[in-house]
Amino acid sequence: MGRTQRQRQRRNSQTTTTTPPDNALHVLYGQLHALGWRNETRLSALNFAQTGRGLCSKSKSFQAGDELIRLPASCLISIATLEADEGFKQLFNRDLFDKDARISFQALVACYLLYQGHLYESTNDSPWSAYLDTLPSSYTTPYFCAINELQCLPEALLERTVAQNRQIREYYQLLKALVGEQHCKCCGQRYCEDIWTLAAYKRAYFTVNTRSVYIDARQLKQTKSHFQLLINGSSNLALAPFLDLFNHSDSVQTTAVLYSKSQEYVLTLEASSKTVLKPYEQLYISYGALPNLKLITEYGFYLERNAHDYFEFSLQDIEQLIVHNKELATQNYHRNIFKFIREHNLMDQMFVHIQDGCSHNLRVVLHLIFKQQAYFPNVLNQIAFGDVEQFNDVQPELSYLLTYKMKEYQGFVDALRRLSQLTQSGTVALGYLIECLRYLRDFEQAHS
Ligand SMILES: C[S@@+](CC[C@H](N)C(=O)[O-])C[C@H]1O[C@@H](n2cnc3c(N)ncnc32)[C@H](O)[C@@H]1O
Repeated sequence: MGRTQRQRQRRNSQTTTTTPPDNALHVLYGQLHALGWRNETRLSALNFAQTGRGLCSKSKSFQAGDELIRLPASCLISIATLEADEGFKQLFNRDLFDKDARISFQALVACYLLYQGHLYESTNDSPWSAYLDTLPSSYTTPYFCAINELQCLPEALLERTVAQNRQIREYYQLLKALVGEQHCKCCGQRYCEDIWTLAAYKRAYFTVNTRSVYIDARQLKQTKSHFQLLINGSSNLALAPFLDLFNHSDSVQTTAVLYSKSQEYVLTLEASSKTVLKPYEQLYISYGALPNLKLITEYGFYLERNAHDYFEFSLQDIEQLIVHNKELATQNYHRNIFKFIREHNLMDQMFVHIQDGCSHNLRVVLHLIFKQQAYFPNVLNQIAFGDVEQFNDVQPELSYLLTYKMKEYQGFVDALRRLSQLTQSGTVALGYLIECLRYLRDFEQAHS
């Protein structure tokens, strides 16, 4: 395919769909085969009604204990890949590395994707061209919501989105300072100014966020350490072409191991709610025991009736409840109580869980605020860390809190529905809020 045709195809895919064309996968297949992948489990990509693109085997059945995929480490984009890429390394002058201005490995891999993407565009000569063609052109995390949609989202989503934005911009500035002034040898443009735009960097960052897998990087055969002083934290992640087409399910358990001897990355199905997965059934992996808030903010989707879900409250939620509830608003609340709660981090882990009920910290906090008069720290200490039976008296306040939260979330749902159109991120966020409402209603029914 020529460059113009490729660009046209990419433009079309951006306006109509986030799923790249099928032939990109065939080319990827060929490239991975050349790198030694044998596809022993006969995996194929298909579009599934529930999840969009995912993986199945057209000929093989699976059960617990079976291997799902075995990919040579040479197929991964890992720290070893970056360390072996002389062109990429040349962009980073080690003399400019500053121990107080490091970046995460995820941020560097995002930069590598941009580097390879530009090579592909300008010279048609990237070893990762087929992989780049299989990547979605957009992501559905709330981060990519339009401004009028963001205004309809709860604080819990917004605060994570704002933190992501701060982090991404910080890394982009650091990369710009390190690399930005340099010119591309092929086209003469400057990297961070003309080639790596902030918008492209944001997309690349979420490519890594939504698709990378955990690897134990110590198992990789790798000798050079050009980037060691630039990276903070570990390099224990990689992009895994084709393997990254597995969708997530809360009803399977999987393990991933990088074997140092064979240099193969192997995913195994450890447990599944179905005894046998037949040919053409979608094969899922587990991204972890993740609640919906994490799934939507990091991966851009949520699961209905997610087995790992819970609903978290903040201290501000309780403060807002007091302001809005006529009965509670008439009482006095000593500021020492809120200070005590904050100092002892009792506001962490305040959640409700359908099966397990109200979390211990939420009970303690409701009890301290609403159920007794003490406000001297030593007395609060005795109560908070005393007999747990005493915290069972907070049912009315918990009901108020649930009702307040449901009303608030219903308001967000209505506001999103009133918008004339929604982006894909907005649509996913709306579905997520509706799922939160269902969860809270079910909780109330089960525990009232
Ligand atoms: C590693 S990729 C999986 C393959 C992806 N569906 C694709 O076509 O490229 C992770 C992304 O897939 C989607 N995804 C994963 N599991 C999902 C699920 N159970 N339901 C809906 N979307 C899911 C989310 O968009 C997520 O960010």
